[in-house]
Amino acid sequence: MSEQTSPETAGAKLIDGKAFARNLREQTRLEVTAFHEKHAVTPGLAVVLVGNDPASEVYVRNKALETHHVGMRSFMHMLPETTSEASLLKLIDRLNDDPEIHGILVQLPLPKHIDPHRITNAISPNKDVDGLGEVNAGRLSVGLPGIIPCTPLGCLMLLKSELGDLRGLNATVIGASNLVGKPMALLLLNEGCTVSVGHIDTKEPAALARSADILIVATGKNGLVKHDWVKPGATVIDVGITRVPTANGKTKLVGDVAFAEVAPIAGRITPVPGGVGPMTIACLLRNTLKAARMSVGDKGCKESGQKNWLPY
Ligand SMILES: Nc1nc2c(c(=O)[nH]1)N[C@@H](CN(C=O)c1ccc(C(=O)N[C@@H](CCC(=O)O)C(=O)O)cc1)CN2
Repeated sequence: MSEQTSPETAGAKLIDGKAFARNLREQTRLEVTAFHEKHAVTPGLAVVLVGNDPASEVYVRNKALETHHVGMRSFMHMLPETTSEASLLKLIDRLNDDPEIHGILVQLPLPKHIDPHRITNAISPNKDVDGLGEVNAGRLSVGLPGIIPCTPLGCLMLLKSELGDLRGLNATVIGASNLVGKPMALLLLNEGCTVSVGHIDTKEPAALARSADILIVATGKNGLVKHDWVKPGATVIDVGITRVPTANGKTKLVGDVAFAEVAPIAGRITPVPGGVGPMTIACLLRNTLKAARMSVGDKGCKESGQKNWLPY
């Protein structure tokens, strides 16, 4: 990745997640072709959306498009908001038993009447390409190989490509969700970082953040992290995406980090948009290929020319 700064970032290097994700998708496309030639199997991804949340509709549409672009099959299930938990579980059972489907993802958030834990945990661990079920989450927590949640995996890929070996670095994760914060903290711990996690009840989150060489922010509170939260030279990964109105009556996307005041202090920083976001779907495609490989007992990697910048 080329060194990139801009007037707004002053000294900080901008981490270009969009470019990284493009390369990752191309690498995945090549590996899907090689996998198909070897096994005559096309990886298939089923995506389930319940309800009409506009942002979720965009994400699942993009998931289907990108699945096709890398040569995989996409199976979309768009269900009404009123879908019961029982009928969603029935659909997941069917998808678990379908040999053409290697990965299953239920888009989050789900409507309030459906328990997300029960749903993600009903997905067969070998098809759980979100890595949110108890088996994959448990494997991550004890340092065993498994399927890793897409956004934390994308953050880790960016960090390793920027910083190389992470061992011994102080990392602070702000936000402790099952989707991002908790798996991110475990991944960093498994990489040898000294990890702190800040959450809603943390007394002095700014001080915790300021101790970090690597600061990951995933709270959904736009502009939370100010200049005095960041150690000079730190690598800042902004996972937040919030759509806010602008003066001209339009909207724009912003992150959890107050970019204009943090970028001059940070050593490296991800922008929003174009940072972590694009990595999420690129990693979903990697996880789907991994699940397809597991289904035929193919360890992949070497013969498919897997690049050394892919840690998983
Ligand atoms: N089951 C899951 N649900 C959700 C996940 C997930 O990993 N699994 N993550 C998020 C939403 N998400 C994918 O589902 C997602 C978020 C953001 C992006 C992205 O590319 N963002 C762009 C901006 C896109 C835009 O213009 O709106 C960026 O940041 O540059 C992709 C996917 C919650 N739900």
